[in-house]
Amino acid sequence: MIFLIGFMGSGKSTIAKMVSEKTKYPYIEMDQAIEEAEGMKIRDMFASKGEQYFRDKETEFLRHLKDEVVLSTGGGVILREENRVLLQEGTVVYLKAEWETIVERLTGDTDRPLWKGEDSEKKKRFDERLSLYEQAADVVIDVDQKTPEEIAEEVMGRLK
Ligand SMILES: Nc1ncnc2c1ncn2[C@@H]1O[C@H](COP(=O)(O)OP(=O)(O)O)[C@@H](O)[C@H]1O
Ligand SMILES: O=C(O)C1=C[C@@H](OP(=O)(O)O)[C@@H](O)[C@H](O)C1
Ligand SMILES: [Mg+2]
Repeated sequence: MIFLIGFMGSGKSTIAKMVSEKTKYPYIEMDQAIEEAEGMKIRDMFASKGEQYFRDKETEFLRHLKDEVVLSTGGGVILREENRVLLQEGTVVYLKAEWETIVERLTGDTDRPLWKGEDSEKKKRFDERLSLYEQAADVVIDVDQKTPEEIAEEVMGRLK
């Protein structure tokens, strides 16, 4: 299993699809799998059931994952220790982006419930998570100023 981790906007979903094509392992989007299982958009789940409910669904999803897949995780998957342990079942690839890259990519995004509020609040969330991504990662890939194709190729090279 190949797990892509990183902050919102780091490119997990984009790169996971490309790595799936290159490896022939099926691509799974964890957010989408949870949305389908719950019959509800992540944004609505956060609003009506709360963040912890969504976090429980993330953990349940990881507990039941068995197949060889390329999984695009949600940016907050590293928050729980149990999740970080479960991720060790596969190769964890951290797509590491500078704050400026994230802002550039997510300006105007209204889909992500935790991408909201003051810049300082978002930056604080980013800073607080950095060490958790590093801790969980088997492979770290810098994604700033690279095309998706370059990043996907770099991931492939590092999987060997
Ligand atoms: N290497 C890249 N260069 C430029 N834009 C990118 C790159 N990777 C992703 N993007 C864009 O950034 C946004 C966030 O990417 P996405 O794959 O959804 O990230 P994540 O799943 O980590 O939140 C999307 O609009 C995507 O097209
Ligand atoms: O960082 C987070 O806590 C989250 C990131 C989202 O996924 P992306 O990283 O694909 O945006 C999604 O799982 C949810 O909105 C929470
Ligand atoms: Mg995504």
